[in-house]
Amino acid sequence: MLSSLARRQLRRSDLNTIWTCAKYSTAVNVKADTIALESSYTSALAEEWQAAKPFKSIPGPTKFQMVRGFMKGGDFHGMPFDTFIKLCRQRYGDIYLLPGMFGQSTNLITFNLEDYEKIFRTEGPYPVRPGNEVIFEYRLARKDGLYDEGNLGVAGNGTQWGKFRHAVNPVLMQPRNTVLYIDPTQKVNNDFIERIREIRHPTTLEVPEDFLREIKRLAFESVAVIALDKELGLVRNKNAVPEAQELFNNLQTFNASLYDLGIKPSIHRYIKTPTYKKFEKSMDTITDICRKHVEETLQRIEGRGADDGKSVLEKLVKIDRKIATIMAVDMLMFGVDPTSSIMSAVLLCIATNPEKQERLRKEILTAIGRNDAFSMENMKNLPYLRACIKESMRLYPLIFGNMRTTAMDLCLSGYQVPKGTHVFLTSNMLLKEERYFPQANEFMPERWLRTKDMDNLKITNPFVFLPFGFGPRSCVGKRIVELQLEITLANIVRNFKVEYNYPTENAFKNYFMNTCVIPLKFKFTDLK
Ligand code: HEM
Repeated sequence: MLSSLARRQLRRSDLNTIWTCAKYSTAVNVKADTIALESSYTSALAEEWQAAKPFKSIPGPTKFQMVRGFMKGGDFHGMPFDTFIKLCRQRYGDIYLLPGMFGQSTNLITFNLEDYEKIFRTEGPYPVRPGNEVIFEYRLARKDGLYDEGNLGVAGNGTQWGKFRHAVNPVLMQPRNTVLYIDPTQKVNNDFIERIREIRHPTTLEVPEDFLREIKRLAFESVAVIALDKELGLVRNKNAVPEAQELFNNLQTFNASLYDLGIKPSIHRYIKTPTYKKFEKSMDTITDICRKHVEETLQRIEGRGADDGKSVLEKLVKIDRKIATIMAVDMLMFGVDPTSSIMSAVLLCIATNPEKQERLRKEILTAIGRNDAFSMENMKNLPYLRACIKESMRLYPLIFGNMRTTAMDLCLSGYQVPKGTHVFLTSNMLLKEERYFPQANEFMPERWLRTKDMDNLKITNPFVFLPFGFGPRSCVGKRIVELQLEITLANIVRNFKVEYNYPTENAFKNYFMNTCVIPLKFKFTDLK
């Protein structure tokens, strides 16, 4: 039975939050018709809140310690983000507070899976992921009328964000639309295979040590061909369209500055710092180039008369020209770097695990063959391929985890955490812990297969591995990138034996996102 106090605590808006969350939830089996169960869940949360310790008693560094720590000679100076987070975990435990500075919010860090479940299950229909503020500040300041309070793309929040996702989800996230990007994706990928043959050493068969640049170009081209509906030619590095390199370079600048402006303490709100100016310039260029391509697409389909649209961009333009432009920008901004990080992880894992590579090759050659085009039909049943990709994302995840602003008062790890608190959910930092993943440091794609013999390796908590996030705010490019990764890996192993004959310790460094920092001198031997 609920206490009367707990009942009073349970606000109607919280119930709505839970109800809508249940409808949208994807990662756990929360059904809309389980409202009774959910309301008892919220009631239990309200009771917990009463017994919890006050927010102020959560441990963590003081403002002074933070400022001092990040200054030259300080404990945190120049430290990668994940190392800083780990160091604080050693000092303060599995939950701690990082005080906000220079107008930024205080951030709560938690390593506790039970907290993640509470945050996600109560996030409601319009979850807020902090960190994008600098993007929407830029968008609101832009003077060409592309953006306004009601149209900030996926960088926005609340009902504006909800309307935007409602418009783009059917085009980007419905499995039946995969057919729209399978051909452009494999065309780019075949170019990549040719590029490998061009650049590898004729006798050692190794590619140059800056191969990451080629992977980045592949990732860029794979996203751009969908976002802009045009081959930009950067993978083969021949006949590239004039602004391709410019777009690529500006995306790199954008990503480098986002961490400095969005996450690290920054004074850009008070004065336009050099980093902010670079960020602003890169945003201007990316937006202008996308706008131009969307206009071209519009003219093309206007000339063709009425049809449903033959590509993602055409379908988006048919909904609304502004939405199409903004979504193209957002796909490029949010899609390119994550894809190249994970592609390098996948290649590294497969190159250093020859038996797994052999098993994968058998699956691909049986299902698809050596030269056949990839199709929806022949890609239907590739469990080992998918398991290899998941396992690579577990070993080398993209970032530390996820972020949310709490949608209601919650008791997290025994503390009262008020609605509106920014929380870092550091789930990806748990992916190498034995208690969640036995043989955690080994590449074991088998743990993701639905076979009984590997039961001891199986994942036991659905909140520990969420590479594409959770719920209505989860990655809008998930379907696109899954296909890209599958085609990339399958195409490589059916063409080459891949080896990596160098040390792989500390292969990735964390610049907010994980980036491969070792020379990727893969050896690509043609298969007979
Ligand atoms: C392997 C590569 C990728 C990974 C691991 C990844 C992961 C993620 C994650 C964890 C989020 C946050 C989700 C949440 O808050 O719950 C996200 C958001 C997003 N991703 Fe991806 N992503 C990848 C590739 C892509 C690609 C290729 C695109 C575009 C084509 C894309 C577009 C986006 C967008 C637009 C958002 C923001 C969604 C929103 O806030 O509504 N991502 N991604």
